[in-house]
Amino acid sequence: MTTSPELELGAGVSTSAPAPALAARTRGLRKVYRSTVAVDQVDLDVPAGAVLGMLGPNGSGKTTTIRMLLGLVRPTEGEVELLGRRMPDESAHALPDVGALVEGPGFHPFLSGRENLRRLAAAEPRLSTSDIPKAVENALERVGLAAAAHRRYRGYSLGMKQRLGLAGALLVPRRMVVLDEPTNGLDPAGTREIRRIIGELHADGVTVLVSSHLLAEVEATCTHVAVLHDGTVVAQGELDDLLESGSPGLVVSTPDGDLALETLREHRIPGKLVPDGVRADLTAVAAPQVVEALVRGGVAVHEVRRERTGLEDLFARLTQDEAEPDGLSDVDEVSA
Ligand SMILES: Nc1ncnc2c1ncn2[C@@H]1O[C@H](COP(=O)(O)OP(=O)(O)OP(=O)(O)O)[C@@H](O)[C@H]1O
Repeated sequence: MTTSPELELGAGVSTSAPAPALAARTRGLRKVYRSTVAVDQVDLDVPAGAVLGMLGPNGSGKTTTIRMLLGLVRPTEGEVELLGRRMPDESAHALPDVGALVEGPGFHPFLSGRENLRRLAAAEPRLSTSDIPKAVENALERVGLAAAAHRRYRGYSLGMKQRLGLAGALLVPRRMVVLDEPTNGLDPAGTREIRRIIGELHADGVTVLVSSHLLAEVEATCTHVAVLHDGTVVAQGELDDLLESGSPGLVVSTPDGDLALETLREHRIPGKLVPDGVRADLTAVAAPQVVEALVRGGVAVHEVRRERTGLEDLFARLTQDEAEPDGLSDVDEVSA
């Protein structure tokens, strides 16, 4: 059991490098499993304080990238930095600041959720022995598992196992939390709780990296997105920027739809009628010019808004020819 009186629960302080602008970054990252290129030339930036959603079809390389970020898998080529530390060589410095939920952390089937968490807590360098019970109860409470904490792990549902894994990641305050498919197996209420927890972490300034298949979840919780396809990053950046860049359109609400369309045509602005007015194409013209043309043309402009693509449309466009679901048959991963 590790005791470190000078580093108590709640300190939340790194003993290592000062906070970098990027909480994590990869350059030229590549992982080859025998004949399978799982990840290829990935340059990923995870800004400090962001909630970055990692999206991609099955087998696109999300888990492999996350495992390389955490030093669980050694890259074939390329560089990984986590909280300013080079991975996997400096794992011991970076990892105490990082809470991670990745593929079941090997909980003991015959121990209760609480006992499992206590064992995990005992291995936390940040927790002194006397702090363990309180940290465990707080984490159980936070993930909504307190009532089932006395039950054996082997009787847990998939969702409960996910919650326990998440509790393990949240045992001590972290600078970064990495969640691989955290809503896997959760019911809608559990999914909402994950959203709440991510929101709380974000409000506390914690960087969150979350991989998910649930686009609506990502759209609701993330500030940034990275889209993977066939092992490469096909888009990354702020969510709002990505959604806006996907659709240069301006929707103008007006009762004078026909006049508006005629006015757009006079100004050679491509447009079409939509239910409550017109949609102007902004590929070759800026929004203020459209509004000015319409107002000068005598159109009663009630409301103007930039059209946003849904994340679902953007994702479909970026990942059109979906990768085959993977079989994970030929395992040859290397531990750090
Ligand atoms: N240990 C391994 N041994 C062999 N191949 C692997 C291993 N891990 C991953 N792969 C392969 O690497 C590719 C990327 O897999 P990865 O699990 O990173 O994708 P993913 O985006 O997380 O997929 P999913 O959404 O299905 O979890 C797949 O083709 C997969 O079969």
